[in-house]
Amino acid sequence: MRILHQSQGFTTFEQAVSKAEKSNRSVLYSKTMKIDAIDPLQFYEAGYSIFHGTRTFWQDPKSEAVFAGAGAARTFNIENKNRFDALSNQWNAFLKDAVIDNEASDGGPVILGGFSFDPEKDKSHEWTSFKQGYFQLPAFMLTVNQYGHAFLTMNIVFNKGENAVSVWNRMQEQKEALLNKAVTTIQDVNVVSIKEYEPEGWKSSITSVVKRIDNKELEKVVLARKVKVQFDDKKRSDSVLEKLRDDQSESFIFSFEAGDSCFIGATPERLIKKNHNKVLSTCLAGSIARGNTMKEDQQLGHELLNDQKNLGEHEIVVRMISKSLEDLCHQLTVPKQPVLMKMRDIQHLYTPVEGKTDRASILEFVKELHPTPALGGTPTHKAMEMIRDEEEMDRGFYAAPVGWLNAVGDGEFAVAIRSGLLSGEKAYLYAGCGVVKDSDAESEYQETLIKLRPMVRAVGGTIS
Ligand SMILES: C=C(O[C@H]1C=CC=C(C(=O)O)[C@@H]1O)C(=O)O
Ligand SMILES: [Mg+2]
Repeated sequence: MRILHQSQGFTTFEQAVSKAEKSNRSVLYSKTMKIDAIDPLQFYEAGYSIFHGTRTFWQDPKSEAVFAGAGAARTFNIENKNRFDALSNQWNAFLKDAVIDNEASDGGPVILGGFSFDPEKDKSHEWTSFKQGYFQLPAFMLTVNQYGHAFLTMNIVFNKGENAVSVWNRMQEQKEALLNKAVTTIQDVNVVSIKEYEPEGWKSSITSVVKRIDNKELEKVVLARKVKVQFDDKKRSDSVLEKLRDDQSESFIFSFEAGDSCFIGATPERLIKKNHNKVLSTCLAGSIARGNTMKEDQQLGHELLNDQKNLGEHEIVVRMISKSLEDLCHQLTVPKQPVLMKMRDIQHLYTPVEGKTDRASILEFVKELHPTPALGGTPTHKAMEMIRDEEEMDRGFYAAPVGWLNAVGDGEFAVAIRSGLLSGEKAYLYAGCGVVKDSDAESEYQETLIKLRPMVRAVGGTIS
C-alpha cells in the first residue's frame, strides 16, 4: 500500500499503532503542526461538505485562542447527571494511552462543547442530541493564537486490527481537502416568522416570583424564555457565525454541531479561564440599553452604575463567585466596584475576579461555580427549583457552561447566554433576566427583548 505524504508524523503514528496492537485498546494519536495563516471561519466552512454535523467553533473576546474543528475523532456524549465529573473521568481515561506529537505550545488534543443547565429538568425533544454534556475531539482542529500563528492538529483514534496505512492516507487526503477548499458563497435562507411563547404569562411569572422574594423565600432568581424562528429552508451555522463575528467581537463566539442541530451563540460572560496556576472569572449581571448618541449612552451607563436594583443584582453574583473561588484559590483579587461592559445592544455591570490555584482541572472550577446567580439565583437550590417550576421550557445548554479543555486540564468556559439552537428549518433563541425584589415585570420583559436582539439579527430577523 502506498503511503501519502509520509514526511510529517508517520513515525509517531507508528508508535500509536503498535501501542494499540500491544495493549488491545484504542489509542489516540494527536499530531500538531504549524501551518500558514488561514481564517478559522473559512476552515469551518471548508469542513461543510465532508464534516457537516460535527463541526465546532470557539473564539474568545481577545482572540487569544480561536479554534475551528472539523470532524470528530471522538464524541463525549455524557448522560450521567454528575456531568462534570463524568466528562473529567472519561477524558482522563481516554488520554492515558495517547501518543501526542506536538512541538508547538498551542494546539494538541482539545475537546470543545458544553453541559446541560439543569440535569434534573425533563429533556425536551429539541435538545435530544445534546444530553447532559456534549464534547467533540475534532479530527482536524485549526488553532489560531494571539499572535495570529496558525496550527493544525490531527487527531486519530486507532483501533487494534485497523489498516494503519489506509487510516493514515485517509487523514492526509481529508487534510488536503480542508486546507485547499475554495471559498463558496452560502445560499442564505429567509426568516418566515418569529414566535414568542405567551409573553403575558411570562410576565405574570415574574410578578409572582417578586412576591415570593418579598416573602423572603429567596433573594434572586433568573427567569428565561425562548422564541422560535421559522426559516424557509435549512439554516446553516456558518452564516450565523459570520454575522456574530462581525457584530459581537467583544463576546465569546461558539458553535457546536450535533448532527442536524447546532448550539450557537455570542456570550459576553466568562465563567472561568485557567492557564496553569492562573484563573480568571467574571461577574456580569445588571443591564441597561445603549444610547442613540454618545451623551445618552454615557448617561445610561452612569445610571446603571448608580442604580440600586442593578447593583444588588450584580452584588449577589460577586458574593457567590468570590465565595466559591475562595476554596479553590490561594490568592483572590476582587475589585470593590463594578465597571461597565458595553456590547452593541446592551451594557452590563462587570467585575473581574482573579486568583492563583494548584487545582489540576478547569472542570473542578466549572463544577463549583455553575450555576452562578447571573443565570440561576440565590440561594442556588431554591432558585433552581423555582426555575424548574416556573419556566415552561427546557433550557438545554442555554445559560450553562460551554468551552474547551486541553490535555493538562487548562481551558476556558463561558456561560452560554445570548445563544440559540439551530434545528433544520427552525431556531430557538433564549434570553433571561435577574429577578430581585425591585423587579418590574414589563421592564424585565423589555430587557429580554434587548438580549434577544444579537441572535435574532444573526439569524437574519428583527425583533422590536
Ligand atoms: C440571563 C441572561 O443575562 C444575565 C447576564 C447578564 C445580565 C443579566 C441581567 O441583568 O439580568 C443576567 O443575569 C441572558 O442574557 O439571557
Ligand atoms: Mg437584569
